Amino acid sequence: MPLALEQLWTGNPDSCHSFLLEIATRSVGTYPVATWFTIMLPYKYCWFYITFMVFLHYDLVFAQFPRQCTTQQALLSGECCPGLFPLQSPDPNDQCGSTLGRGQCAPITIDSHPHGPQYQLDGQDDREQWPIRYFNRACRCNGRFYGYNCGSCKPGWVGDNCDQQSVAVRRNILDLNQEERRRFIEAMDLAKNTIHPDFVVATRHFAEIIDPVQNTTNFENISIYDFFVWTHYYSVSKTFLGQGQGSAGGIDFSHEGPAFITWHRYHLIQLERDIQALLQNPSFALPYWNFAIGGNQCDICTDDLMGARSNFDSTLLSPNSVFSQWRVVCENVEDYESLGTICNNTRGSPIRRNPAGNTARPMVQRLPEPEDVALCLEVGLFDTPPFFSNSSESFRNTVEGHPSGQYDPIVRSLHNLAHLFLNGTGGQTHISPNDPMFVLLHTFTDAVFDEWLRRHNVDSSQYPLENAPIGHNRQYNMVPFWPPVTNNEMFVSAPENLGYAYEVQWPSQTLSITEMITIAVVSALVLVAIIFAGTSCIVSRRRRKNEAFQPLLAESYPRYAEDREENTQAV
Ligand SMILES: O=C1C=c2cc(C(=O)O)[nH]c2=CC1=O
Ligand SMILES: [Cu+2]
Repeated sequence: MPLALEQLWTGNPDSCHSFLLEIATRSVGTYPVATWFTIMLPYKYCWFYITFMVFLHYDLVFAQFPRQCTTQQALLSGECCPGLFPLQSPDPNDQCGSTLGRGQCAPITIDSHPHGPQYQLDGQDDREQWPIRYFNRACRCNGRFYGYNCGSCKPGWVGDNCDQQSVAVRRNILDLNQEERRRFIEAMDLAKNTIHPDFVVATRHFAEIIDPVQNTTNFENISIYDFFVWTHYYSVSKTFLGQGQGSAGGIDFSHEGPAFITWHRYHLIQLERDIQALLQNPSFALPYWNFAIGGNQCDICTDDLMGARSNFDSTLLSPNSVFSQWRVVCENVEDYESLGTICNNTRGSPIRRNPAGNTARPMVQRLPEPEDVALCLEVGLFDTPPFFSNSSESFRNTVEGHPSGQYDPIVRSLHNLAHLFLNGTGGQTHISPNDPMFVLLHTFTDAVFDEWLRRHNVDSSQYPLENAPIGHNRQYNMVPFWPPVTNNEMFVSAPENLGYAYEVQWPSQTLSITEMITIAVVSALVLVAIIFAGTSCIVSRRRRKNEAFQPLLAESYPRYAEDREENTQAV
């Protein structure tokens, strides 16, 4: 719901106070002290207080773009280059921290290579050549500075000057102790209930982003976790064809192509960094769920982790889990598609999860096996033409969940199978991140990718430059992230380049059938050779032994008998 700005213009202290209360309620996690002050504030001082709040957090009142860039003026200028004033720079004209040498406003580079044949509606979709429909200039940060206004540091660097290294260690959630589990769940819940301090989301397509009648723009505040859900929804939503004409598929900026890996990698980094900033703890790390354990049990669906099954409704979460209180965003996909709207911050139903409960699809009632991971890690090529869900001998397609590249609408493995196993909110692409299992499922998928990079020692030339589905080419800016970030930038080893590392015990490598046959044949040959050598040895030793008891010359035998006779007589 948009903030009731009209309340302010009445000049009535009551209205002013309720306006402030609305802001405070939405930002209770981000600005707890401000919330407390608001509640305690005598009405007559409301206007002094609002001036103070705007000065402190001037970005709070104005609005997946930085709040400062969602004014009509910014949209019409095509420039999104916010400055660091007043919190970090004393200069009100600062753009991108240029007054402190952190960055400058520069043209955005876009990918101009051809895309694959899946999408044929070029010119229709706001997300093409992202983010050029909205902005053509953004902050370009120097050195290790980073962010929409160059006010933060590149992943892996911290400190006022971004000169201290920091690596967050992502661990198996089952290896966390009780206190670590509690802290992780608390952090997730805080992210679910805290308004994103920097970003807002568009609730209309570009053609309607400015409302000329109301003289406003169509953006909304959203919580940090719901922002994470919204970005996934926006990346997979269909192309709107116009009022009354519905929407068209053939487009997915984050699945069924090479960007599946790089897109979800940045998606997780964004959430991890947002939570690090929220907690003011740069070592906060998202854990992972090793879903490749086979069987039909969800080992982390317990109340101290991701929530047990409810006793009252087997498709809901137990009331003892905080996640049973979470409400889903972006669930009215049919409405968005027919009305030409975009998901907003409205929350609806609770999370549904019914692991292994899909009797209609027995294939998805079992989790992937450890061998599936071991085999996947052995695939030598990152991706293969047509860089889609039917690519064969492709590491990306294998880990995404189309085994051996034989596209089959029924068969799923690894990542896709883990989603479908959840059998509820987490199994439906438009809303899946609403279930926090999504985070842990994807950190594990990302861990497999990082291990694959390490084992195969690849460079970015393995990532397709062109002819991948739209949004999936190497130099494409991933939709809808801001500041613009290419697939290429995520195709690097995490510990050295992205500020996080995984602690994982990988299943031992399995042998291929050819390798097993070769080993069996060689072993059999070696065994035969040993037996032959051993037998020859025994035979020749026996022969030598026998020879030792035989007379050296045939005629000496009577002489030997004579000698024995002589010796006997002597005795
Ligand atoms: O959220 C997702 C849900 C998915 C379901 C499938 C499938 O293979 O049917 N794949 C999915 C990917 C997701 O990201
Ligand atoms: Cu997924």
